[in-house]
Amino acid sequence: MKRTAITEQFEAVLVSARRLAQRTEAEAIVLLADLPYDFTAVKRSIGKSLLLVASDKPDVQRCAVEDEIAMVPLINEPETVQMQLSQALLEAIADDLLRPGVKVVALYPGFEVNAIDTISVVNLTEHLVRLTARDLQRLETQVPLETLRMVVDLACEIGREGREGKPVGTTFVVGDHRKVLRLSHPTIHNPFRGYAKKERQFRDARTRESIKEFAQIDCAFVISSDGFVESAGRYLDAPAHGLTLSKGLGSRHWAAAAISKATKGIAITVSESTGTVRLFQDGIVMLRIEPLDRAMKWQAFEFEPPPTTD
Ligand SMILES: Nc1ncnc2c1ncn2[C@@H]1O[C@H](COP(=O)(O)OP(=O)(O)OP(=O)(O)O)[C@@H](O)[C@H]1O
Repeated sequence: MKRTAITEQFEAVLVSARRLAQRTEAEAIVLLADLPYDFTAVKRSIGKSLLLVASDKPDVQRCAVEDEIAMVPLINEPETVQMQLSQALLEAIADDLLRPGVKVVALYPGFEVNAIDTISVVNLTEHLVRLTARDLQRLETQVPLETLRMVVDLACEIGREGREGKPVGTTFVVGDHRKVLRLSHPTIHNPFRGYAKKERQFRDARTRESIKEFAQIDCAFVISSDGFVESAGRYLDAPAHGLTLSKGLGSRHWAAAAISKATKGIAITVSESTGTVRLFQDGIVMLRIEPLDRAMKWQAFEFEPPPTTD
């Protein structure tokens, strides 16, 4: 398969990444690749560090496998670079390629499509806490991982971006939806009522856009385990006794913990005050994702060229 040449700039980035990985004792260099590079050459440039290639492009994935480089396949969706990076780190941990708590150096096209122009040192302790492959596998037995990932991704987006500049908090309860509906009551008319199933699919970008809009009205979304939005604006009524949660978590998080204890559903909260996403199962926090930088919207960067002199 034809490979994309490694430009001088990319080579310089790789050499810097190698040094940075050594200095910071990073466990791996994660390359978010949109193009089928010669990954053996990339590997040579970064020296002893472990190389992970993450991509949603089938040809890039094939080349990485061909070059015998550890590869993290991403879901092919129009995501921000930061979302893709988060997804790559999550998947890498889930696949036991990375351990939570380590540092990695990430290389990605931060500003220009198709150019590896950005390096970050990502501390997985800050980024993903208490997530282990075993946790994810255990979760998978209850709700399909695919549905969970979609919901967690959207929750992270809401936590990071809010809506129209304002922070937004919300809750999703995924799976066991009939029982969740029985243990909750509506606070508004269900905006998804009357829509055919295929118009309530979580994987549909329009549905996710509506969810972001309705997230502002607060309370909880109820999602079936096969990925359909059943209801929005539900107040969760499950009793919270017998639960213990970290100090500082308020009623939203207690309600999420309680519903996850009383049903087989997984509750995912977005904190309005911090943007942190938490995933509850059986009354306890199984996963916490911090917003890497709440104020930063990676694709909002616009370069304004200097005025020309002529
Ligand atoms: N039982 C419940 N079911 C659904 N949503 C709830 C429930 N209780 C509280 N909430 C939501 O949580 C919001 C209040 O959150 P509060 O600040 O008390 O909690 P918190 O856990 O500290 O959350 P945050 O970190 O977002 O501030 C309410 O506006 C409400 O929408």
